[in-house]
Amino acid sequence: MAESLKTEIDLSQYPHINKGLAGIVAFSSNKSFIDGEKGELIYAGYDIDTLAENASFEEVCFLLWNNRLPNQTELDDLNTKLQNSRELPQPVLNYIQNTSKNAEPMAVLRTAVSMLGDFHKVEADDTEEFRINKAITITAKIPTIIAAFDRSRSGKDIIEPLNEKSTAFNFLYMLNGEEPGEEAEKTMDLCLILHAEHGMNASTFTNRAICSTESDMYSSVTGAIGALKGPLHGGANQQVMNMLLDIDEKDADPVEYIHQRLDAKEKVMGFGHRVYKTMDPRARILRGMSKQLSEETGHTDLYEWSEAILETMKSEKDIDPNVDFFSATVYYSMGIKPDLYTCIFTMSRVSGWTGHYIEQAENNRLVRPRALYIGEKNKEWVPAEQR
Ligand SMILES: CC(=O)SCCNC(=O)CCNC(=O)[C@H](O)C(C)(C)COP(=O)(O)OP(=O)(O)OC[C@H]1O[C@@H](n2cnc3c(N)ncnc32)[C@H](O)[C@@H]1OP(=O)(O)O
Ligand SMILES: O=C([O-])CC(=O)C(=O)O
Repeated sequence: MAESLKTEIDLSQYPHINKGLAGIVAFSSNKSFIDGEKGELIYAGYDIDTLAENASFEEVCFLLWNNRLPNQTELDDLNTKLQNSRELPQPVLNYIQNTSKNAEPMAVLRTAVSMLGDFHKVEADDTEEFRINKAITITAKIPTIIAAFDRSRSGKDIIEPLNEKSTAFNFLYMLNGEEPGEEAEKTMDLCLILHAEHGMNASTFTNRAICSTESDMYSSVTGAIGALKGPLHGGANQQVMNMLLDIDEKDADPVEYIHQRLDAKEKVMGFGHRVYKTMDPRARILRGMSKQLSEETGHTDLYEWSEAILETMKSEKDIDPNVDFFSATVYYSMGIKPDLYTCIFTMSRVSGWTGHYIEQAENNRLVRPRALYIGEKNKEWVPAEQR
């Protein structure tokens, strides 16, 4: 009988074993640069602070799809295309209205985006223009899906998208049933800019891996949504809000609450990052927004607790907040339900994913790493009835 062996592993066959692919450079990209030591973020050449101050989300989309900013005619053209692509095919609307009212919004979004692929002509994605048009279509329809599901599950009429105005304006209009003010539109637009792109994060990696098999853009965005949904990635913003609401409900002291979590070896959502070793520059911007909005809307307690949590995490663990920490209170101050926060992240990040898809498709190689086999070998077959 052959001997079962578990320990004889030839490590020379696996030169780059790295759990979580930490530090592995798998692609080259023009989309973004992160300096994790300094806390810097650049989208296709432009510092995040410059974009936050000057750009619109639509300009950022153009930048991520073309690696350059649009001129006015190109921007007007993109805006028109996005505005004219917002409506959903009727079967997708039917699905949104008929699915469980208790479904997770991110799960509904994932399924609806997958369904959208059934209504786009299946052609070879062989030109950049074709791919950009597909990116426009998907980006334009995601806000409609989110707002339609939220209204439908709340027993409210679904509001048809406008074929004018910005992505931020139209989303808030479809969600709330009334036109947003200038400040609300600006805040949402800024949130979309800040979440658009972030290097080889887990969802972008997933999206590029799917693209690398020469699969279509709907499949890669669907897969990326699945990856973003997890609480270690984009799903953390919702968990941050749940934590703050839990503190409120229990009338707990936020510092004590965090100590208890850390003592129990639990992670505190919205903190830590694989790349940043200092404050995430997006968290820095969102922190200011959170302060201002919480004062304007009478939620200063939530902001103050956030600051107390930040100080505790810094002094106890030397861990800084990431993008998901202060975005939670920003959305809460805007009256948005916590389980929509990761959907709003998706609304923005789809621009980065599709930009990466276009880049990957233009210079593709199948993504296919290896796994170190640590199981047994040479096991003897035993028929089922004898096991
Ligand atoms: C948009 C985004 O995706 S941003 C990230 C959103 N995710 C979160 O906020 C979830 C909470 N954070 C985390 O889980 C992690 O910091 C991650 C997943 C973001 C990064 O993970 P990794 O780079 O793999 O770091 P890892 O999880 O190994 O953490 C390293 C150490 O810091 C600790 N640590 C990291 N983040 C946290 C946290 N949020 N709370 C408490 N401890 C933490 C870990 O326990 C670990 O400690 P140890 O070495 O004593 O075991
Ligand atoms: O870069 C990451 O790993 C996660 C992140 O902050 C993002 O995707 O925005």
